[in-house]
Amino acid sequence: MSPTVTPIAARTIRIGSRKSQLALVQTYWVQEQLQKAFPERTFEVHTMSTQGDKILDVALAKIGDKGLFTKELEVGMINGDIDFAVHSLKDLPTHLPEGLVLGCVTERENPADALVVHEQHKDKQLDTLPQGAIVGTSSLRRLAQLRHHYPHLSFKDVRGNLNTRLAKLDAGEYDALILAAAGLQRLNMADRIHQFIPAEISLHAVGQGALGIECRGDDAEVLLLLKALEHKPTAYRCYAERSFLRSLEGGCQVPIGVNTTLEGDQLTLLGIVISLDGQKVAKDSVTGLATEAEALGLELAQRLRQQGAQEILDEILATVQRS
Ligand SMILES: NCc1[nH]cc(CCC(=O)O)c1CC(=O)O
Repeated sequence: MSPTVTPIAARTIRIGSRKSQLALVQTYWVQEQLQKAFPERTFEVHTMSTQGDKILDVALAKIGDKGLFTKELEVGMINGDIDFAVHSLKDLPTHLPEGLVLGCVTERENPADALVVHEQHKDKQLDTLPQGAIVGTSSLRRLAQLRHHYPHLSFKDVRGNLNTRLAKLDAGEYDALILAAAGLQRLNMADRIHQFIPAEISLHAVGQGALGIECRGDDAEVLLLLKALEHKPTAYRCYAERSFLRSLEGGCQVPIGVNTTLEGDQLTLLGIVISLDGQKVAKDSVTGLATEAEALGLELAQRLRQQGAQEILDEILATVQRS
């Protein structure tokens, strides 16, 4: 018989989240999974507005991306107001503030972008949208890659949450939108997905479709709890993607796209850097051990630099700052 020990009350774990509908769905999912894995613990959700939620009238490419959707949550973790934050991994910068780490990457949904069309185009695909059709996207990555393949389409910036964007489409402001399939799926709007955009046409954003959970690097207890939600195959893929992006010093607002596949222990990372007019392209792939994910990302970045990726990125930086 072991002696009876009065347990020390376990600390309540405070989860930080943005207030957007997508952020909340994702955060409550994390809370539920953790609650199932650790029924004796208490997990509370604390919401905060981030800069990215407040500035809705300026193109994302112009505000930049240095933690636009993450900074307030990070300050909360550093101050000890919250214990960890749930992010769409693609919104989490590749350089984290001192003291914070990417503690967990969850299983990825389909990382592809999706075409959503106005009712009048319901019999069309990307290939058959008419000359001059207005395609809404706030991402330079989507813009550049689609312009490369479909120079006859027009591209127009669109901001706001998913519902706002879809309302603008339905009101006729756009003929089609390009959105992350994962966001639509998580919000139970998968029925709006008209076509998954194939990787041959447009590579997705780094980390797209996965959740990234950020926490304090010295919080061993939280790091251990989060391990219950880690999906290793997704994590390897996303580490490679993030290492590639970090090396090119691009944020989520640069025309850098990726695609990863994992077969056994072999990880293949495909990446593109493309000019805004869709004319200059640096594209290549690398394959190697998944456990060497970060090295693969660096190697691919090095290859693309040899194909002129840095010049493409420097030119874009100059254009975006000037306009
Ligand atoms: N940029 C905003 C954002 N951040 C995450 C998602 C969707 C979900 C995901 O990619 O994990 C979206 C919407 C979109 O790009 O359409």
